[in-house]
Amino acid sequence: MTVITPGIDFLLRGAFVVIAPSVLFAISLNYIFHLNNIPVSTVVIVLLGALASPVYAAFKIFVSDWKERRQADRLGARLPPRAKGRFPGNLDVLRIMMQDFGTGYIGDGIAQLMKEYGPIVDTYVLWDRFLYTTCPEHIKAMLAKDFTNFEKGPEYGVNMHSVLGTGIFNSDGDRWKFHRSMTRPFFSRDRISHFDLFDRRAEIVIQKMRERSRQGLAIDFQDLMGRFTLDSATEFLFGSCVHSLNGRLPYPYNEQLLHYSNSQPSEEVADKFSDAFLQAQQIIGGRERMGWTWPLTEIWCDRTNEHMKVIDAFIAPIIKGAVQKKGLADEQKGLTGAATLDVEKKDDVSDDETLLDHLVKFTSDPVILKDEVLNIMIAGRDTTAATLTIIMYFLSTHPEVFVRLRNEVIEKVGANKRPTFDDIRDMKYLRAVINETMRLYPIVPVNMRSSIEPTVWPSPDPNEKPIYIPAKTKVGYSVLLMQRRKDLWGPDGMHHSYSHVEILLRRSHSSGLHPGFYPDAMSEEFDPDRFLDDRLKKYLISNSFAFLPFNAGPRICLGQQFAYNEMSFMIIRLLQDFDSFTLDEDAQPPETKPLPEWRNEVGTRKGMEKFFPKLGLTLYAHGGLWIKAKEASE
Ligand code: HEM
Repeated sequence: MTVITPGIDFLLRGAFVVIAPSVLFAISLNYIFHLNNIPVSTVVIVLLGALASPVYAAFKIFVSDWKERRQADRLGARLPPRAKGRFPGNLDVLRIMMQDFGTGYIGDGIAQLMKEYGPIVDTYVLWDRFLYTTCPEHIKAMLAKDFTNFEKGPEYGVNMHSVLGTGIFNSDGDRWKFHRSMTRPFFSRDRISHFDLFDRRAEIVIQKMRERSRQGLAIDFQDLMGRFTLDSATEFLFGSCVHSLNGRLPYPYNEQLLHYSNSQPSEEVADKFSDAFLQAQQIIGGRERMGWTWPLTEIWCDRTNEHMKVIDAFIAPIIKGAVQKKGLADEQKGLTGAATLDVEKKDDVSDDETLLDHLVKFTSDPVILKDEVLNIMIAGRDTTAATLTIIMYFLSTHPEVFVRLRNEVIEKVGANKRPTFDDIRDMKYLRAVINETMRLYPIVPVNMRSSIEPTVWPSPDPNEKPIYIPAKTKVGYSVLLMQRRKDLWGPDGMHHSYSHVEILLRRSHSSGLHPGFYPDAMSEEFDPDRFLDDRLKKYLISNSFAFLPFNAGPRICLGQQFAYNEMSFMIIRLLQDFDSFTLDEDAQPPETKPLPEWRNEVGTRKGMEKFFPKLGLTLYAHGGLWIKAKEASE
């Protein structure tokens, strides 16, 4: 059992790196002075030794910078523009970026840097190269064209390891290939049977919403969707549902006393599991943002430990059961060892098989099985729940979109019928609403890769030299900012059912500012028609890497079709049963509301938002999304 915490490990390694050059230098000096009979006091030797480490580090940085500039020159390229902060090590730049994740609006820090330096910038925090880009051509290079030259990287692996282990999400190279090829067959077919699974859970969701609606109270839709996707995922992955939908749902903060106190931690297994799952993801998400300094916040313990114990306690017996079941089945067939793998058609997946049933055909190693199942749960659960939540946010704040979508549901599926895969494929407006939500709020808003060998990327400004990317460079890419770029998505309002002037008036009305304050048209308006009218061809089809909510290339999301099906199914069911949704801002805990000063930024998403988008490992609505639903009269 390991007793060294991430913090202690970091300090020990750091101490070695910092102290070793100083000690070596001091010993050498002492020896040289002694050899030449030069009398020097120990204090001077110690001081000179202490200076050795920073001087050596500065020299190393200088030499590597110089080499890289020369290499860039030789290739007719340039290094990416570097942010010039006011504090040493660009600590003020770091502060701006961290503010985003605490009290700020998502992406603001990077956007601010990009306004000054352009769509690719080196933040150079603590003298460490860390680029950010929002250029489709750079992202395309990392994810597709030059895929083998970019990896998630060892640093990402260490940050995530205590939760993700070495599962598909957290592996590179051959290990990733092994995970991907083992898991892919499970997702590659039309698994119509999932619709049964969605239907059973959707029924409970609707019943819960009806109950709340009859009490005249708001419901936290994000919490509800978290339960819906947790129950669906646990049944789909392990064949063992946690039944979180049967647990106690939270009441609006201003109604709690009448019902029960939300502050009491629930003892239900599902709630404990769900909470541990959330906390563990929040912690590793935070590590990722803090960069290499995160171990300093975990000096006394690995903060994920207690949460992983809860998760393991739930998953371990399920995995053990699946391995035993497979062993028994093999025994009955008289198969042992490698023979089992030869005889089985591993790529064949029967309709009633869970992911775990499928994986035990490849391995009985409980660690690999746990990592894989947990990775897929993390990849698939909160992503879908949060996207559904933000779709609901847009439906409850855009009645014209709601009405149009509901008409499509009633026309294509009917008021009661269970939707089929063919129905969903036919519903163009539904797909446009989902896509437009994911354009404005991709659930993985920022991601990263690390270069292996040096490479050259095109310059965003064709009049400038291309950009040299040295080996081992970390590159963050913000899909959220890219998907809002006006040059890639066109201005708002031009094709909208409102005239441009009406939009300006609506904005000025909500902000209290004169329309003239609105500086320019932006691609920040929620407008599903972007995915239907001539803008689709003009902007998206001609530049498909401008829309990447599911990533692209060989590591594209494995669950993309599953997610579209699950989200479409849920939305259709909801729109069949309810004929209006409204955002209940009074039910929102006050400390989780968008900050009043955001409203000064008229015409931007930040200025118009009525929920607080925040980033854990993925994006979510801070404090939940409280809505009131009205039952349909039919
Ligand atoms: C709206 C819902 C979803 C969104 C927006 C989404 C988005 C993404 C993104 C951006 C990635 C790339 C991450 C990276 O490479 O760093 C990814 C990977 C992945 N997703 Fe999804 N996802 C969603 C739902 C799902 C679902 C439902 C499942 C499975 C049930 C799933 C399974 C996976 C897996 C296994 C990977 C890793 C692929 C690999 O590395 O080869 N996702 N997803």
